[in-house]
Amino acid sequence: MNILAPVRRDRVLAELPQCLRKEAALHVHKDFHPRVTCACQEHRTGTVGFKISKVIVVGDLSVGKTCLINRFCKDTFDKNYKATIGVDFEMERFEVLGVPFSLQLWDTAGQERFKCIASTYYRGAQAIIIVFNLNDVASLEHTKQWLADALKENDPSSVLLFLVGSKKDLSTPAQYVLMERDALKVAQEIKAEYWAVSSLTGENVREFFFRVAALTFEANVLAELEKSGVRRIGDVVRISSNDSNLYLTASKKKPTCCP
Ligand SMILES: Nc1nc2c(ncn2[C@@H]2O[C@H](COP(=O)(O)OP(=O)(O)OP(=O)(O)O)[C@@H](O)[C@H]2O)c(=O)[nH]1
Ligand SMILES: [Mg+2]
Repeated sequence: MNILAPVRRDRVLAELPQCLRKEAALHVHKDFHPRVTCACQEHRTGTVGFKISKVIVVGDLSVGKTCLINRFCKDTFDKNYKATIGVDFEMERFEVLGVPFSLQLWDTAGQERFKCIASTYYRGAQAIIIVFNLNDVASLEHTKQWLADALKENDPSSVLLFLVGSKKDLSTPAQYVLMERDALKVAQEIKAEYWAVSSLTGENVREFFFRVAALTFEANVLAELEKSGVRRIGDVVRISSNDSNLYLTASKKKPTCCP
């Protein structure tokens, strides 16, 4: 029985969504990794289609984390501030290159008094989204601390990082240019991909989450291929009582398009 909701038509990704700024991107390739495209065509994505990838959203209080998630997941915007108490989460189902893929978006509290509850949910994230307010330089300065806290519970070598400036509708173009310059510097230092969004107007919100889904999916498939590279489906397993190593594998068939 499939208890997951079906994938909405507007959550289908057939191509790799592009980054916002080439200077601060996780990668700037135009297409998905060729091994990923090939594995999807040949239905060799293993367990990726059944997995739920955890994404955590952190940042100062009132920077707009909840509004960002709500704009994407529910297409709503609330102008009244209601602090998140502890954590909350939303599930989003995508289809990437024909493969179902789910993200669990964890919305955490920015308020100091709820921080210790929220931080217990940081573990096991595949992507970390650090949000700051484009109109509040202190919230950008605090992003490094948010990242340090989130990385205490996660493997820094495998987690994908996104630095997101919020409330773009409130900046004048001149203010935005200045803030973006500083934000790009921080993004480069922490090796995060930079985005600027507005949950009020919806600017870049969909593009951003599609990019998160695509890059998380790509990383998952590559990890799955790496794992299965040790022994592929279709390998012959010979068992010999004289061998100390019982599992001697011989490849029956070469893959058709992947190295
Ligand atoms: N103008 C504008 N206001 C925004 C935007 N995003 C959020 N806000 C407002 O900013 C306030 C805080 O938004 P939230 O999304 O609740 O902030 P949060 O980061 O979740 O706050 P905590 O849960 O306390 O950590 C609310 O009054 C929102 O209406 C935006 O893109 N533009
Ligand atoms: Mg909130």
